[in-house]
Amino acid sequence: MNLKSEDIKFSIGKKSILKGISIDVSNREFIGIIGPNGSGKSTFLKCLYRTLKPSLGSIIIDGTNINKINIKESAKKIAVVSQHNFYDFDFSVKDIVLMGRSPHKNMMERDNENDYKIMYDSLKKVDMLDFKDRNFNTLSGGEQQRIILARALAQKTDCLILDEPTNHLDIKYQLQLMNIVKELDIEVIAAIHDLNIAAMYCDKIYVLKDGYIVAYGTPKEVLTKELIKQVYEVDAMVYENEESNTINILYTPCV
Ligand SMILES: Nc1ncnc2c1ncn2[C@@H]1O[C@H](COP(=O)(O)OP(=O)(O)OP(=O)(O)O)[C@@H](O)[C@H]1O
Repeated sequence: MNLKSEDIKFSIGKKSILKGISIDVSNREFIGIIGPNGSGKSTFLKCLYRTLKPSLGSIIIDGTNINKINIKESAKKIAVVSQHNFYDFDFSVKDIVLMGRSPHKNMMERDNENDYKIMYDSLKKVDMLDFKDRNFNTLSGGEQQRIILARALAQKTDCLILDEPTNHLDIKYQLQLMNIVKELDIEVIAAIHDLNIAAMYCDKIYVLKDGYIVAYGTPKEVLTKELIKQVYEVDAMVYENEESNTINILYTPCV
């Protein structure tokens, strides 16, 4: 699948938040969106998954402007794992994961055997099957995050958008989540704070600052100590890790 944004601008009142964001994602690439707090990562992702409407610019899925696709059709193509998940009602874990099947169903159509199988498989994948009958709101932040990933897996889409997906997760589950997503072998666009995690999993990275893309390339091309200083105002050392064919970033304490 191909997902493109062309010159996306987004303003609230007089405040300009996104100042012309263009990305082009295809070939089952894992794309990282990095940048400091407030740089516009979540706002941009919300435009991609249609929670926000850009003030200007276009979003195009497989050659079609998303304005010409209804929400249900785009939900068959793009699933989302966002940072904040709160339900006013007492949904069980099973209910939440089955919600991932709704774009594939007609109104009033009941979940069938296949939907239940997909729900169980998705829960198994995130190591949460034992929690299937629990009330979602009683889970810890990390457990909830894994259920939201299971819901996205159950949606069976060609593209996954993740907004800081490893928030709340301990290191084992951060790596587990990233591995699960990587193995899906679909287009992934993920806002990521941890630069080492971004380096390990992303094929390409877009760097946002103040609503602009200031760099784009492979982790090795982008995550240089100069860029980290310029964008995050932090001193860092960047080491090539030949064993894992990635880079490791060590931060230098501020003095
Ligand atoms: N509804 C809103 N009203 C006013 N300002 C907003 C609104 N939504 C976002 N902003 C501002 O837009 C900017 C970008 O926010 P956004 O959440 O996209 O940043 P981010 O890069 O995801 O940040 P973080 O890393 O902290 O999650 C911030 O300065 C934020 O305060």
